Amino acid sequence: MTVFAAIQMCSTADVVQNNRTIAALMREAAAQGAQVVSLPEAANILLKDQMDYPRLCQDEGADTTLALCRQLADELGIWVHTGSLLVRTPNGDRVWNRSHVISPAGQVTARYDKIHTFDVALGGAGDFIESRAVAPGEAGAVICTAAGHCLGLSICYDLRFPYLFRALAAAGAGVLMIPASFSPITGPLHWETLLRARAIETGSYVVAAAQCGIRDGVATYGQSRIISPMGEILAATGDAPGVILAQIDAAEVARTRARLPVLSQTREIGEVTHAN
Ligand SMILES: O=C(O)CNC(=O)[C@H](CS)NC(=O)CCC(=O)C(=O)O
Repeated sequence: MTVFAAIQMCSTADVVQNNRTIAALMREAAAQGAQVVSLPEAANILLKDQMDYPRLCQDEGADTTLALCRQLADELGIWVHTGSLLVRTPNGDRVWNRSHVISPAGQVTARYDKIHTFDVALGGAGDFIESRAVAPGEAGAVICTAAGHCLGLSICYDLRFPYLFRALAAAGAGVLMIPASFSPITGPLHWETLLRARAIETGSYVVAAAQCGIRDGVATYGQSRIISPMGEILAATGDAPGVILAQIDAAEVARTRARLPVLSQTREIGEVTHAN
């Protein structure tokens, strides 16, 4: 059994303030017994105008939030999943929306760059073309081992693409990490339903740390969740910053997949017949 924590926060344009919040909530999570702690998407910086990210973000090597997370992992003896940090690409014209997994020795043991950028036309504040500022990841899907569990990495809008989670689970992931900065337009109808669907259809735990609140007029949905392989809500936040924790048991993943062996019953669909 391993205690996982999800931290909900309201990141702003002020990196120093975000780092203070991360340190306080990470210490609180560790004090409550957390062994693996996840931050939300855009933990280091969240801006009103995404075109400012390339200018205001750092290269990964100079990112102070990553340095802080490495230091806290080492000091507290915990695994840290950074949710995501926005870090400048080498040519500096865009950023990567990047997750890091950090060992209790403070070493980065895995990286994942968001594959599916939030390029949508929901109308009004819901018109968004994330790829103008964020370069989609090229390396593909990533799993890694942390605290004896196999984590499958994803970020926010990736949630809508079930083939990613099926691939992660088929490759061995039993805990799906889904940090987010979800839209309040889609959140009420889609967020928890999609999180539970990803858990249920792959027989995996889901750890979903979220951004909440309003900064500079930008609203995020909150409602962090930790969900069991059967789809039960094990822990939930509301709309305010804070920490939630849940026990995660690798044997429960195996038991659920033995009861509902959907991962091993996949069929190749191939061509679809138009029957009339
Ligand atoms: O760039 C930032 O400021 C931080 N990142 C985000 O807010 C990202 C990209 S805009 N948000 C999402 O992917 C929301 C997905 C979503 O809400 C949905 O799928 O409905």
